[in-house]
Amino acid sequence: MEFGNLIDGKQISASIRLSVKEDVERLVSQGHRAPCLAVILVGERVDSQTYVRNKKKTAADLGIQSIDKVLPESATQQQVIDIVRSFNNDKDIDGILVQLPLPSHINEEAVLNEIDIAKDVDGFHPINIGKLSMRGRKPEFEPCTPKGCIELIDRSGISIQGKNAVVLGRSNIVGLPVAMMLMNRDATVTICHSKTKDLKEKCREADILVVAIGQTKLVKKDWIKPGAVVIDVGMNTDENGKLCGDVDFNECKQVAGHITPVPGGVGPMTIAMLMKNTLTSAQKKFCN
Ligand SMILES: Nc1nc2c(c(=O)[nH]1)N[C@@H](CN(C=O)c1ccc(C(=O)N[C@@H](CCC(=O)O)C(=O)O)cc1)CN2
Ligand SMILES: [Mg+2]
Repeated sequence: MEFGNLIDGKQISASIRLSVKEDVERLVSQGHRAPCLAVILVGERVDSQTYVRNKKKTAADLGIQSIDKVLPESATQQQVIDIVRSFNNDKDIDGILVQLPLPSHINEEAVLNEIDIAKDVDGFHPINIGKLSMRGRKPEFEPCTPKGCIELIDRSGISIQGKNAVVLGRSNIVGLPVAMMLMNRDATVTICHSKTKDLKEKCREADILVVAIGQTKLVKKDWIKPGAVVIDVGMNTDENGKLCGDVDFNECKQVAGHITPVPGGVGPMTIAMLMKNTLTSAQKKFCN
């Protein structure tokens, strides 16, 4: 570790995967079948193919079964929906995910609406997001990247209650749900986006800053309150073609109390949380 305030997502996700593996082994030793994840990939995007491959490999490493359905870019929305429905009806499948983004001719909302909320291990179904956003309600599953952000904060021994949390970005996958999750943990939450005025000043008020805005190294040292927790969800390429975040890590690490790197911060948590949600889905079925 290069300095004391690094939040090491590689290490934390490895320990989560290990505990999922042990829980899967326990489930199977009790006579239940292994949890099973079904993945739908439409089109030939290289990044999506890599994520799906990594999800299947991680599942196999943890003793989780996976099946996948790969469709060509030309697939119709109805074909995708028909597959989702067949997975919904298969009692041996615990989790279903549709890799995003979908090709532009397919309506993402129409497809995600079809996933059985009890198998929605990505947590993207509007009912699950709706429940996440309502007081006193609990979704079946929380989305994986936001859940990974919260887990990184918790496992670093940082308390969330009463803190000023600022979220940069309002996407359905990250910004919006992570803001709801921080609010559910009693943080005072401000959501900022491309039209927010005085962005830097807003960020400087944050005890916890979560950045998911998709702009290379936007957040600089003088945007950070000294000692703040900085969680970088960005995945961009820098001027040398290297993967980097939305936060200028080398600058901001000098003032942050805790900070995640890119790569090796939030990214590895996404798949670890997916595995955890898939296990939870099977446990709900077998252990209740
Ligand atoms: N159905 C879904 N689609 C997408 C999701 C999702 O959670 N569900 N999230 C992203 C892509 N994604 C998983 O699908 C994902 C992104 C990044 C990583 C990751 O481990 N990143 C590493 C770097 C990897 C690299 O070197 O390229 C890191 O940050 O350290 C995992 C999963 C959009 N689509
Ligand atoms: Mg990362």
